[in-house]
Amino acid sequence: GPDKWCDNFPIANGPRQSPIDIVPGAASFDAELKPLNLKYDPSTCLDILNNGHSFQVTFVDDSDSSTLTDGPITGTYRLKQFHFHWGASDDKGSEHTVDGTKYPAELHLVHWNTKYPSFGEAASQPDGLAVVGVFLQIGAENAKLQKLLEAFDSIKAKGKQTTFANFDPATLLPGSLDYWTYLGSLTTPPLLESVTWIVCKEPISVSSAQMAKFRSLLFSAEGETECCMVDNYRPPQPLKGRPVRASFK
Ligand SMILES: CC[C@H](CNC(=O)c1ccc(S(N)(=O)=O)cc1)c1ccc2[nH]ccc2c1
Ligand SMILES: [Zn+2]
Repeated sequence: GPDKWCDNFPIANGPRQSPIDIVPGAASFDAELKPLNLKYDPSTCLDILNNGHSFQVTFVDDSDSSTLTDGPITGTYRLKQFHFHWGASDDKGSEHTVDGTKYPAELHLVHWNTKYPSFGEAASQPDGLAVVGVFLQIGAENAKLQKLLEAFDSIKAKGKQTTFANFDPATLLPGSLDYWTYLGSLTTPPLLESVTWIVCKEPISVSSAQMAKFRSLLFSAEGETECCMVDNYRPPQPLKGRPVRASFK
């Protein structure tokens, strides 16, 4: 787990690790931050996969069909995939926290800078990736999640993958795109310090029953002892003096 990652990935104790605890009172409003410009084309949706540490929906990224521009970044970043992190119970699960508050889950929309030739290349550059984080909070059932949940029976075990078409990730975004932003890293090994984090202030809803479906996925592969996929979040890491900016007052 996370406490052992520094053995194989010394960057785990690096200067710009993620996630962090976001302290709104300590974030500085930056009037120069632009609104996020997210343009997603549902036809670039490719498949849904259980990769053994989360489930992810992958997109065709050989053109600028699904992109992130503006916000805190310059240039064009392409959507590669989105995935979630969640807990074993509704009182934990998010990676970022807000004034120490944990949400039951967190969505990550992963984009890479098209100034580099590929995702893998971009992932090793300080300005290579931009991840938009969205908190999930327990409330009304979120109809936009249903299509994802319906695919879970086909990807229950690690390594399972199935086609998944015409899903619009924009339907998972909150009404307000106010955000906090800071320089950080991937939150799973290899923990590369290549991510501009963009964390939305407004959560989206998820019902307790829907969260239970997330927890029905398995870390284990078919034929292995079943191990429920839960608590796949890294706890907050030291800020080490990094500024956290807010796009809103
Ligand atoms: C460089 C790592 C990458 C696999 N990992 C990821 O893509 C990834 C993406 C986002 C996050 S999070 N939770 O911070 O949003 C964590 C991990 C990865 C690993 C090996 C590879 N070989 C070729 C391409 C390639 C990509
Ligand atoms: Zn993530």
